[in-house]
Amino acid sequence: MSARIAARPQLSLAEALADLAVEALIDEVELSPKPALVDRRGSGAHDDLSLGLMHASAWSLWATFHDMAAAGEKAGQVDLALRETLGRLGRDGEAQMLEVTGGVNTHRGAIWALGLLVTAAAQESRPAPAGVTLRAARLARLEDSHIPQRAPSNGERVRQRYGVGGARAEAQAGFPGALHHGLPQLARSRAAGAGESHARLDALLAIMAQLDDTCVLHRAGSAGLACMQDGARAVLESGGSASLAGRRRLRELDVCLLRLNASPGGAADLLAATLFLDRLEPTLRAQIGSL
Ligand SMILES: CC(C)(COP(=O)(O)OP(=O)(O)OC[C@H]1O[C@@H](n2cnc3c(N)ncnc32)[C@H](O[C@H]2O[C@H](COP(=O)(O)OP(=O)(O)OP(=O)(O)O)[C@@H](O)[C@H]2O)[C@@H]1O)[C@@H](O)C(=O)NCCC(=O)NCCS
Ligand SMILES: Nc1ncnc2[nH]cnc12
Repeated sequence: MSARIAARPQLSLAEALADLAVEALIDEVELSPKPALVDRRGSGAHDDLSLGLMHASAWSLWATFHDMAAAGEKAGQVDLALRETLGRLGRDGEAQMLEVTGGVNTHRGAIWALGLLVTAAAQESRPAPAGVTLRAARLARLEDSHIPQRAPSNGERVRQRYGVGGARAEAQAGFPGALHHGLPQLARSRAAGAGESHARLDALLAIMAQLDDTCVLHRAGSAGLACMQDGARAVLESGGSASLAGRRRLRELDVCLLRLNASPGGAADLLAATLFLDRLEPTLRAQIGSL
């Protein structure tokens, strides 16, 4: 066999980042049992989503993430032109997602969060979580002047009604849900000896315990948000998802959210962001080799 055929095909930076983003979405949806979310057990609080649809949606976004990362790499810096390119790519990506899902919103929030993160990561010479989220926040704070006029989103409506920030504010603040809650909990649970699935579930719960998830607020108001935040905190305070007491609280949280039809879709997106940031540096070092 020639050395050329034996060699591992070298990925471009944009390809490696798109792979990582899609992998984070797949790992998020496969993680089970997640309270009231789509997972391997079923569709949670959703009657229009399924595991298969979430997979198809995640894969359909590979080209969007690739083009966003390539745009970030080419621009080399955060500026308005890049922000407006991302806005266009993000809207095209949403249209592509809706075509694949037959009009169902599977990953709108994830396109936003992971789109900003892959773009920022493509510009960092050492893509550590703090630097990448800070750069993504700078991008999110720029105002895209090409946003089309359309009816207010669910997020916009509940932001006004409940005075919360939602997905836009989370990005503009540098993804604290992922950086200050998801990632540290993932590390704590791993260090305490939890298996990888339990550590990821604990990371999701740490995000849920503090997030103003507009998906929950839209579906179930402040009662839904209290159920999500208090219930998630109760699981962690009982020893986390790896403990028997924690698993009992996790079942109670699932029941409470399902009764209210509340789905923590924003928290799920931030878990995907957490998994992306967790793997970013080691994966790029192994695959690109130029860090
Ligand atoms: C800035 C945008 C994210 C738009 O945000 P906005 O708040 O105006 O719009 P929403 O449509 O409500 O989308 C926000 C989605 O973000 C997730 N989310 C919610 N809260 C938070 C939070 N605190 N922090 C982070 N992320 C959050 C959440 O997404 C998930 O839930 C969706 C499924 O919900 P579901 O209830 O089933 O479906 P809906 O259609 O909402 O309701 P029904 O009518 O069916 O009942 C699913 O998408 C999950 O991902 C929120 O839904 C951004 O989208 C934007 O401006 N885009 C334009 C393009 C752009 O500029 N891109 C540039 C960079 S990439
Ligand atoms: N696993 C999941 N279930 C429901 N909505 C989601 N949005 C993102 N991931 C999700």
